Amino acid sequence: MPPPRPNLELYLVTDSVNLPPNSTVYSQVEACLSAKHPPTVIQLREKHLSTAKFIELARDIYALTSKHGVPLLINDRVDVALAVGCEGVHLGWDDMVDVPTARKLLGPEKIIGLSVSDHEQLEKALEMDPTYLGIGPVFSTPTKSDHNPPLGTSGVRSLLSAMPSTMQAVAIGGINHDNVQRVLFQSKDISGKRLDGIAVVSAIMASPLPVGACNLLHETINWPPLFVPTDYSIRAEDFPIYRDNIHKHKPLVHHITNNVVKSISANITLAIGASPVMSENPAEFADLAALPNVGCVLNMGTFTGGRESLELFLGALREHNVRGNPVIFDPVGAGATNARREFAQMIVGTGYCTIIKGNEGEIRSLAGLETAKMRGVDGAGEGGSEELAEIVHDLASLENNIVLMTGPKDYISNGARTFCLSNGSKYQSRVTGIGCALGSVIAAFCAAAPVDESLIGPVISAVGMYNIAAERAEKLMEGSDQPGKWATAFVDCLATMTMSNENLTELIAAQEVEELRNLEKWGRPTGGEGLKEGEDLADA
Ligand SMILES: Cc1ncc(COP(=O)(O)OP(=O)(O)O)c(N)n1
Ligand SMILES: Cc1ncsc1CCOP(=O)(O)O
Repeated sequence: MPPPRPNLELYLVTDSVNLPPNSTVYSQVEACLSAKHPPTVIQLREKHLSTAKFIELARDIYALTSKHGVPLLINDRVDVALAVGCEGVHLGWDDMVDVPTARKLLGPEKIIGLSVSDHEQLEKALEMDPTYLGIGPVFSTPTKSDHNPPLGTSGVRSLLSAMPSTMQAVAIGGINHDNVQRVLFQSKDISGKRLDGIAVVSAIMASPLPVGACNLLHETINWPPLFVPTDYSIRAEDFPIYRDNIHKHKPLVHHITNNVVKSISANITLAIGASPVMSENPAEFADLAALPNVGCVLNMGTFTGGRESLELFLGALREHNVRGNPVIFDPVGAGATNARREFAQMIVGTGYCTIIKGNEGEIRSLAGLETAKMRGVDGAGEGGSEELAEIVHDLASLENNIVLMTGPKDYISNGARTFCLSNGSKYQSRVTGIGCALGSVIAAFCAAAPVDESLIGPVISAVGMYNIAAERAEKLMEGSDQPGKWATAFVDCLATMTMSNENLTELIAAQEVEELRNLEKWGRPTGGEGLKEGEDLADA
């Protein structure tokens, strides 16, 4: 009989090195097992005990785990697992025994896990048919000093994509309560293959409150659905439907945004028929995130820096990630100063930003590319269109999200498909807050969209409608140069357009950047005929 498929959701690997004061491996495991949501698997990992002491500890721990029905695996040591009679082992590549030998020694019913850190190991691992794979390290971690280079979430995704759908896998390395959602979201691949769980050492073993750590991790992991677009089809005819969903669902947009743009962002959110809430009170983040049809805007334009301000952003990001709400991150000025770049990277590197929106300098900075000298927080505006499309594509592909680069043309990619939008008005860069408030409109469109669809359609519709409203307001200026008047007209045009039955499909000037080095146009450049109804954009 093959081994049972273990529940790998919350996989605890023990560690006797970084325990909190007055605790032992035994007391930490005992506490975890008393949690409302205990670990679903426990691996006993001891690097420095004699065989006799290892067996003694393993027997004690096995007495606990078997009482709670949680499988116990032994790290590296098949002999210890045999002596104790527990559920199995976890093996690495330098261990005394390989998977086929362990299988012979342990028999067909025991669980045998195997570590993989790259594609070469994965290929060999699959030939050996282990019960599950431990993929890692995802991030660099002090817990394992001899670890392989970190894979990042895109590396985990790449390995998951190369696995048969039946092979179970957990990720390990540097995972904690703050980043677990990012790991789960970003590692899911286009076919829907996702991790079966996460394995942690220090997030539980080093915690003075192991019960709370287990419960919190369980709650964070267990919020379905962990939405990552798996369907990249975009139908032009759906553009007006995304707009109409705003009236239907009246989304709420939770803003943590900069002081300069709060008022205009709230007014524009209201103009399109959504509700703004500007809350920087962490005590209400969980309640806000739990409401239906909620999106979140995180805009770091006037961030104050320091742990407290980072915690504010990360706290909101975590609560919205837990609920699977769309989060749009605007890394304002990320290319301008080191403090801003580091802050932006901490946010993107910790939680899952469903959409990253920025000007050229900001997106370049997040992509780790050179930025031209920037004064203030405006974009550098240095790149050619092919290069910009490629930057946006590559960042979206790395982050497994949607990236929007705003500018004279807007580039939008989900890592699979990249679009260039050409609507807009020169006034958009002349009135403060208009760029930032686009984030509110995108958040509203995404929050109102069906949860199981790719968000690239709603994002294109939001950007397209916003820019068409800007063009219309400019026309109303009749050649006079009046940015203040334009701003008022723009809000009015947005309100009218959201409430009308107009077919946005005809108006949005989108083209797909199919081949990054050969900007092949399709759809319609500005002033052309528009996308045909009923057509997937790719067919146009
Ligand atoms: C679940 C899980 N995945 C990976 C590992 C790492 O195992 P290994 O490569 O053998 O390294 P050590 O744990 O022996 O340092 C693991 N232990 N558990
Ligand atoms: C055992 C192991 N294998 C790869 S990383 C790692 C340690 C993970 O520890 P932590 O969860 O504390 O980062």
